[in-house]
Amino acid sequence: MPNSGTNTAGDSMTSSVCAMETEGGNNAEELAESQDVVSEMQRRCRIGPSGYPHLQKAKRLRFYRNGDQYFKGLQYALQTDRVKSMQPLMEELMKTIICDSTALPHGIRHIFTIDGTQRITSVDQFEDGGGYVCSSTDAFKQVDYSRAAEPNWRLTLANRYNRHLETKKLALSVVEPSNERTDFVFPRIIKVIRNGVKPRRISRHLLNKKTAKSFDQVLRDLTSVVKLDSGAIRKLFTLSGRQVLTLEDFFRDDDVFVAYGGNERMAADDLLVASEEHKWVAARTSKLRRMSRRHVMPNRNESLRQDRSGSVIPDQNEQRLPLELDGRFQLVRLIGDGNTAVVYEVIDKVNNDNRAMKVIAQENVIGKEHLIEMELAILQKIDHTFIIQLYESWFIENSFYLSLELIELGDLFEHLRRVNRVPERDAVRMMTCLGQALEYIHELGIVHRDVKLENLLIVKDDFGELGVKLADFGLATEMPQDCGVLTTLCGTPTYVAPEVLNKTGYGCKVDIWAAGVILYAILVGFPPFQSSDNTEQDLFAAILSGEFNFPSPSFDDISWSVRHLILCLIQTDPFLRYSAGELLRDEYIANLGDVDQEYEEWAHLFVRSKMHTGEEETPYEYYTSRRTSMDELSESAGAEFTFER
Ligand SMILES: Nc1ncnc2c1ncn2[C@@H]1O[C@H](COP(=O)(O)OP(=O)(O)OP(=O)(O)O)[C@@H](O)[C@H]1O
Repeated sequence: MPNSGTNTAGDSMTSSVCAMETEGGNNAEELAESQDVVSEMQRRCRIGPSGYPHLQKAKRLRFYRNGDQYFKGLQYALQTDRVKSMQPLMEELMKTIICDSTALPHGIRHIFTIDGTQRITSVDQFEDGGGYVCSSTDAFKQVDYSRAAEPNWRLTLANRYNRHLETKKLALSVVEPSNERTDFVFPRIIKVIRNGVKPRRISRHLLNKKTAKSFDQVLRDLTSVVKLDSGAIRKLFTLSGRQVLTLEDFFRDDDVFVAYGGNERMAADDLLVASEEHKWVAARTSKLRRMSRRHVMPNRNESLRQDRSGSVIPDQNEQRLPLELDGRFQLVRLIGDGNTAVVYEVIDKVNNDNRAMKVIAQENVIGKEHLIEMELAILQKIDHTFIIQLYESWFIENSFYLSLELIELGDLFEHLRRVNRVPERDAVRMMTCLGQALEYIHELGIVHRDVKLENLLIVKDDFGELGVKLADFGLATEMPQDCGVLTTLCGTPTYVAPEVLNKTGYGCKVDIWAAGVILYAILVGFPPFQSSDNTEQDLFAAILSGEFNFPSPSFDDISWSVRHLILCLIQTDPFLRYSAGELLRDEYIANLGDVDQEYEEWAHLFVRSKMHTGEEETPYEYYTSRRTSMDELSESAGAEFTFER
């Protein structure tokens, strides 16, 4: 990177445009130009030089696997104030997709500079923007790692952002390294059969503008996914026997391909799918954006927790509290019914106050009692205006009873069902409440992990303005003390962040992703990521691709400032994603949605530069910093995506 070394708060401030735009130019003029843009962005995003000191030391690095010419590198932000020595860094890297048992059979023991001239022995030796090679042995393998890296689809400013917005235009163009046509490319999942003894291994791979830039590049990618015994893929055939010779051949009617290396003999039988393979091949291919999406809010969401199956709901006819509580509380009505709990409105006769009583039957949490203990421990620790307050708790007759602050206006899911769309002004206030609640718990090292419409309860202030309070800490947990990351797959599908699905480790930023999904959903009445065929696989593929848009006409009357905010929240790279503090300092939120025309125009240009706005269009430039493919998903989801003999 041209500006390495002086990693200011601003360039780590992580509005993605800054990160990408500073990435390219080598000559002085271009550098000065990009720095102009960065400072303008900093000004607009209200991030001063002293802002976010914890991010100041982040060095953006790319790690490769020793000798693996097909691995495009793992982008990694090294925070030198957090990771102070090589050992924890290597341990952290081993939890990521870089750790491949073929290329790194004994894990990561050495790290080299990309040219192999130096072995890195201290984190201080890493240079911002540099590439490094992870190895199991001390023998560096000379491979053209930077060629394996994704072609540099950097965004260049054709018309630089003028400080006074003289031209009022931010034109961005895509530099494409290949001359191949790509106008036929649309997001689709292809299935590739590794030829061999049946049943054969079948991998799914996501193709879109970002992952399908040229025929050779797709072949290289597939080689690293399919892993033929004979090495690189040399030939691919459709099941109807047509050979794939151009990039466009991947986008015709067939979506199943048989892969061959150089030397195997081909047989007609190869193109016949065995019965054991059939269900993997037949799984419907999602033409993600081409299919018409149901612009509706899905049903109330079930959390991804294993303890949810077979939930027992106490007999509602009986509706009685145990004797120990019966004298003190009087049941009024059933107000909520989640996956593990039922919630009643009760009258607390001692305090002469109406409260909520959350009842969790132990049968619903067998083997997961630690989650309840954690929920109680966390609720006892926290005290915040925008978080539901816990008053007391009991464990009686195999059930947990939690006496909570009562919220009478119901949850945001029901509210949205009634109103269809929340006006921007209300949405801003709701995001402010949520942002404050998240900033508070994140500072305490707590991650909620289940932020969703159903867990935001509606409140009204003295002026009748709507806000929300965060509820249900049933999946909340504390971040590990040792600065580690969380890996448990949990959350709720519609809101789950890509890093949770990727199993590369995650932290507090998963709550911010969910906040972005919520903001999008309340403004238009449907979430940004939906499955076109109502399957979790399809939904997760959409989330991992990170591709969403602002379809017309739903978004026609939604401001560009709020769309800009959504882009900063639903950002696949957690390091680039806003923190709760940044959310609150966003110009739009800080001004309660009352921003000036100049900012709105700037936001318009920003959003337009990041994504196309039409329903059929794909925001192909947007996610240049992170490659996610179905292979990574298949690695995380195991047999759901890959059929192994
Ligand atoms: N303090 C409260 N005041 C009013 N209603 C509440 C309160 N707490 C929960 N509810 C209602 O009860 C519903 C279920 O509560 P909660 O989300 O805590 O249960 P759960 O079984 O843990 O949920 P989930 O299905 O998300 O795991 C909420 O969606 C909300 O509508």
